[in-house]
Amino acid sequence: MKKKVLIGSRERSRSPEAMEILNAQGYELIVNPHDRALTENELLEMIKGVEGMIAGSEIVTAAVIAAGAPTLKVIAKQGVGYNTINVDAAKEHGVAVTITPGANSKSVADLALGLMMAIARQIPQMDSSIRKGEWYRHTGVELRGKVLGIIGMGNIGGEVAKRAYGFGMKIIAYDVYPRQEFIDNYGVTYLSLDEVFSEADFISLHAPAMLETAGMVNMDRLRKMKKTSYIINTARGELIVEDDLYKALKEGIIAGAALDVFAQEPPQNSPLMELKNVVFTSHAGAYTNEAIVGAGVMAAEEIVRVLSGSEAKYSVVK
Ligand SMILES: NC(=O)C1=CN([C@@H]2O[C@H](COP(=O)(O)OP(=O)(O)OC[C@H]3O[C@@H](n4cnc5c(N)ncnc54)[C@H](O)[C@@H]3O)[C@@H](O)[C@H]2O)C=CC1
Ligand SMILES: O=C(O)CCC(=O)C(=O)O
Repeated sequence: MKKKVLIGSRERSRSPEAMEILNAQGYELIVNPHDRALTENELLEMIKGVEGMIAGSEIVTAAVIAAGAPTLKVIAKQGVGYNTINVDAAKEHGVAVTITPGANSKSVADLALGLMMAIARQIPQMDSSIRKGEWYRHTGVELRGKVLGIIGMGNIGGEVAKRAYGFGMKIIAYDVYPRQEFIDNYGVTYLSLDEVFSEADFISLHAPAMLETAGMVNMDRLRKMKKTSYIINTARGELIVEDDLYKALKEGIIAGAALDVFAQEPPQNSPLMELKNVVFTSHAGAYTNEAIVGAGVMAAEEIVRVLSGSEAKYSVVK
């Protein structure tokens, strides 16, 4: 009997290269027919009898993993933030969970810099004002000479540092594991979390969503920031207390924000939408042709490894 593999990732994040790798193994592919994340009910049906799964942004709950057991052997996240997968349940049922480190870091870093420039120069605001027939020149600020604070200096944080260094920014960072290569290559100075908040002109978040980071950007930290400073979040919505950010933006405690990720996606009735000093993108950091192919291929290779009896290369189940 053919082994079944569920492709959870939505249509526009599937690469033909990844599908070819799986087809070449003769697997039967059960494919998400939608251009959206699968719901829990859909997953509960589709996971039955499946041995491997490529996961996109859908939430893989304990119930879904239990419904896939005991056939399910591996869930390969096409990405790195595995807070969308219940890893404890996977461990309990002997299911490997893998990620694709580095495959989308350049794309996310490009977007973080893009958002930084968008808020520094008010690019979206000028675009919408021209469309209304106006001709108003916003005066912005240069990135050169400004202090960039990076929270979470891993693969994406490192790529952001590389780009910001090229722009002549001074880079400070907070990470639980400082890395000498970033000090040597981009002159990064590691500081405490509170020092980064008080010294930065721009803060860019790149830490994973976990107990220790949930709500790390709250009113106490926002009050430590300069009134002229900006915050950019391309990590996870859970890192920011959104009500506190709204208050800080509305009351001029900070100058602006750019958000690719939200506590609830898509955001529903968020008061942030009323504000002019915020720029939004739709969790699109990893949505480039290059990252889709890179992460898709890595995820497909993990499925093949595990289903052919080898060890996964990038397992997150300890
Ligand atoms: N917007 C998007 O589309 C995307 C968002 N992401 C998010 O970005 C995050 C980072 O991705 P990568 O850089 O590839 O991961 P990574 O694992 O290479 O880097 C994460 C860094 O955060 C550090 N860290 C861990 N706990 C911390 C804490 N309590 N405080 C500060 N730093 C801490 C780690 O030591 C590590 O250096 C992912 O976990 C994911 O949530 C990732 C890809 C796409
Ligand atoms: O999970 C997603 O929706 C896209 C990719 C991502 O955010 C990640 O790699 O962590």
